Amino acid sequence: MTSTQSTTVYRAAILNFLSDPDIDGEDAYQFFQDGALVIENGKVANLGEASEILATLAAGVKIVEYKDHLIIPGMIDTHIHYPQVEVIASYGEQLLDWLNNYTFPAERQFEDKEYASNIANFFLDELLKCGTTTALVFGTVHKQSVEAFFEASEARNTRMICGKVMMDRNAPEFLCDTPESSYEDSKSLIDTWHNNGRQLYAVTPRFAITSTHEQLQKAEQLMQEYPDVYLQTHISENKDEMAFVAELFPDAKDYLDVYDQYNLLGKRSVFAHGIHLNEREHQRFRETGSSVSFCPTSNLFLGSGLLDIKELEEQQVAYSVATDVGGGTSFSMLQTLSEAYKVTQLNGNKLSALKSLYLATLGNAKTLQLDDKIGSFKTGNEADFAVLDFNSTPLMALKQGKCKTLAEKLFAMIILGDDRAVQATYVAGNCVHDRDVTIHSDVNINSAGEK
Ligand SMILES: O=c1[nH]c(=O)c2nc[nH]c2[nH]1
Ligand SMILES: [Zn+2]
Repeated sequence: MTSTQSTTVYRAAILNFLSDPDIDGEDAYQFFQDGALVIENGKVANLGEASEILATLAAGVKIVEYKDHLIIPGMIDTHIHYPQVEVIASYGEQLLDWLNNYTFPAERQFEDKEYASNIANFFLDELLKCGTTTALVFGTVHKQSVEAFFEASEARNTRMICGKVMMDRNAPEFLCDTPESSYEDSKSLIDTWHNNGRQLYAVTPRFAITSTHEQLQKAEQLMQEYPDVYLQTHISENKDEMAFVAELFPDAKDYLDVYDQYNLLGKRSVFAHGIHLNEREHQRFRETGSSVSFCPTSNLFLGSGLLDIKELEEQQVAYSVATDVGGGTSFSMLQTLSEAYKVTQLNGNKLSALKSLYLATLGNAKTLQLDDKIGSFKTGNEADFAVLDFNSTPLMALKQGKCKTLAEKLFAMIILGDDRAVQATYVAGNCVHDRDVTIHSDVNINSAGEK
């Protein structure tokens, strides 16, 4: 797809975050009831009141109007497994049995590049349908799974971060690599794909259980050789998992210390789950700027536990929000935020709608060190955005009609919203999903009435 070489103005209600609303209150966001977002050559050129912006436009500039819709920056998912699409909704197990009985057999299929390409395309379309434009993604142990993923992402021009799983023990032989092959494959993928267009690489040891000392040393070597790549892994999700890690690494102070011993902590290091961390681990997260990825639908589905995000805030541990498909049960960040609200309620706290949408956009971009490119409508940022529909279902329309404040409307959007609430999704200024696209012979008419 080519980038838009012209100016287009999108007119709708628009919400944009500047900082964390729990810290800066009303100064943390901009809301325009009748707003205009100006996109030039795939980048944000301006944002403001429609009446002011439209008055300054040259004649003939294209205006796309979405009545009764809300434009937000494209949502960001900081932990998801693309090969686990078909693992969603697998019954009856907690983490270790779920991996052995469902996940590993499903991941085996990705040795076949064609299979991997088909699932990568399905996966990316599913994310875009949900208004998610960037994700930090696990591949499988197979190098070709990541090649297939980046090729599919490159074709859509999406900003994606992905990595080949490193896994050389405690998994079926058909899914194991070696320290050397995992190093060579990861290195070759980094050389080809990291910073190639919008694609970025993450070194991906699956978790402490499935990597030997020698393989974790190779992960360390990669992080030293390529200091601007990401690191993604799992930590402290499940009590049986934690006991196994303690057995395998008797010299480590705790679970995080396993990764710390190989210098895998840092600002671009994202640790999924972190439900059962101790104070020393919080301190190391804080000192190194590493972040926890909160995956509420997965944590509930796999019976893993209730992450206390207020405790993370008190401990000044950075965190983001993610779906964790296929332990997670939905691709939708709206659904994920709805479950995050419920987990927070069970911990005796509250998660406001403004804070939730901040997390799904600018907050998650900050934990990925990408807020200079995505996550908000700052001038010059890449023009990834989602158009949400306040009337997406009869129930949504009825409830929205009863809401009086912006906070109430956004909260109802989160609790009742899913992929049906996403009218359209744009990537670098191009429409890549339109819920109501109707095909009349060779003419496509999108929801804004454009041909
Ligand atoms: O939720 C999870 N999904 C996984 O695939 C996985 N692997 C290790 N630990 C994991 N946790
Ligand atoms: Zn995971």
